[in-house]
Amino acid sequence: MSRSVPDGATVWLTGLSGAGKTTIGDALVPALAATGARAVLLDGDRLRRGLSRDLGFSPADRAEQARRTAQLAALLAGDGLVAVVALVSPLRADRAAARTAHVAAGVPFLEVWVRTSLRECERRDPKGLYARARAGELTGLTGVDAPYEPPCAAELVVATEEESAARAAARIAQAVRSAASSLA
Ligand SMILES: Nc1ncnc2c1ncn2[C@@H]1O[C@H](COP(=O)(O)OS(=O)(=O)O)[C@@H](OP(=O)(O)O)[C@H]1O
Ligand SMILES: Nc1ncnc2c1ncn2[C@@H]1O[C@H](COP(=O)(O)OP(=O)(O)O)[C@@H](O)[C@H]1O
Repeated sequence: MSRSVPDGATVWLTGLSGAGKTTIGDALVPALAATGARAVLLDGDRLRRGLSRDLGFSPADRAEQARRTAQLAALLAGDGLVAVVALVSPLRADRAAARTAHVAAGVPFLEVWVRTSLRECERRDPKGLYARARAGELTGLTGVDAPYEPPCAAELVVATEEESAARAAARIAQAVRSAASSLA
C-alpha cells in the first residue's frame, strides 16, 4: 500500500560552512509540511548553543556532535517526524555512524551532500569565518585547515552554484516521500 503522507525519516545535510545547509533546511521544512509531514530542523550552529555547548571542533568533539544529533534525529524520526539535520559533519566515519544508528532503528536515512566549492563558500562567507581564518584569527575551519571528506554514496547531491535552494528543497521532499513509500 502506498501512502501520500511520509512517515518518519532523517535528511542529513552535510557540507562546508556557507555551503547552504541552513538555507536549504529552512526551505525544506515547509516543503515537507506541504506534503503532510511534520518536520523539524536540527542545525549544528543552533545545537551548539545548547545541547552541544560543551563541544568544540576537535575530531572527537565533531564525532560527538554527530553522534548526539543522530540519536536525537533517530528518536524524532522513529516517532514519525522528518528530522532535517544541517551539520558540517566533515568525516565519512561520523556520517556512516549516523546512518548505522538509523538502520538499527529501522528509520530511512537520506544523506544529502550540499556541494559548494570552497571558493564560493569563501565568497559568500555569511559569518565572516573564512576571513577570520585567512587572517589567522581562527584555526581548524573545515575546508581551510581541517578536512572535509566528500560523501561517496550520498542519496542526493545539491550543487548550489547551479540549483536554487527552493528547487533543491522540492527535490529532497520528493525523495523523502519515495523513501517512506518504499517502506510502506
Ligand atoms: N572550525 C570550525 N569548523 C567548522 N564550523 C565552525 C568552526 N568554527 C565555528 N564554526 C561554526 O560552527 C558551525 C558548524 O557546526 P557543526 O556542528 O555543524 O560542525 S561539525 O559537524 O561538528 O563539524 C558552522 O555553521 P555553518 O556555517 O552553518 O556550517 C560555523 O558557523
Ligand atoms: N542555491 C543555494 N542554496 C543555498 N544557499 C544559497 C544558494 N545560493 C546562494 N546561497 C546563499 O549561501 C549562503 C549559505 O549560508 P548558510 O545556509 O548559512 O550555509 P551553511 O548552513 O551551510 O553554513 C546564504 O547566504 C544563501 O542565501
